[in-house]
Amino acid sequence: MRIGIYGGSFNPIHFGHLLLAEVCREQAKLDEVWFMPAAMSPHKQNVAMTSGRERLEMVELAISGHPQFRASRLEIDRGGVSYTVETLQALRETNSEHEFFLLMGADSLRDFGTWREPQTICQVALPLVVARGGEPAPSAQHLVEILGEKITAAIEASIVPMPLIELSSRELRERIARGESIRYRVPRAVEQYIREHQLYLSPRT
Ligand SMILES: Nc1ncnc2c1ncn2[C@@H]1O[C@H](COP(=O)(O)OP(=O)(O)OP(=O)(O)O)[C@@H](O)[C@H]1O
Ligand SMILES: O=C(O)c1ccc[n+]([C@@H]2O[C@H](COP(=O)([O-])O)[C@@H](O)[C@H]2O)c1
Repeated sequence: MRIGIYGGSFNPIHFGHLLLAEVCREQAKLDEVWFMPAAMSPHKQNVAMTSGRERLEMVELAISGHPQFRASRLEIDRGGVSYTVETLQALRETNSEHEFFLLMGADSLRDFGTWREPQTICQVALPLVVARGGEPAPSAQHLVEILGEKITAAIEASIVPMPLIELSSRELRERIARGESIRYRVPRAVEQYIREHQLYLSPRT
């Protein structure tokens, strides 16, 4: 099967994340997308984070009913800093029959060269990068020295177009802390979960 791995903090998951996964699934003809909430994203180590269990539960609620979307608890269970290379190597060992792709937004591609072992990552899973509507198609040329021409060209050839969805988890956390509505920005079940669990009421969570 062709499997898309979609890692993120998902703090909380929103419709931008869900649409990104859906456009990648459709365009790259993925059989499944596995959402992979990070225990701790390497670049967000100093950010106060809602518990992994709660972020995972929100992902599960958000994707419920989509037959090709799954949530993985691999990084949450591993704990510590969630290096993507470790996750992909673990997946490769236990799922040698699958072809993996790594879903990401253009902002993640920009700093991909600072990730741990980007070359090894690309050997296991080709990055599938989403280009947000209204922005020029992202270039991977800044990675050519690290990844080589072949992989760089393959990344650029598989860029996935997506309508611009002006949403970020940070903006949602700020809206909740200010007592503003997040309706129609996250799935209804996620909105209810956030309310019931009293998440993000303080601006620093
Ligand atoms: N609205 C969006 N449209 C397209 N891609 C997005 C959107 N929001 C997030 N992404 C992509 O999803 C991936 C995971 O994002 P992450 O969980 O960090 O969400 P975020 O909303 O950017 O969070 P935060 O605001 O807390 O930094 C990243 O590759 C990011 O580029
Ligand atoms: O492995 C790395 O070095 C690395 C560096 C930065 C980000 N990532 C992964 O990229 C995904 C999105 O990260 P973030 O910081 O936007 O939440 C998440 O799954 C992180 O684990 C991974």
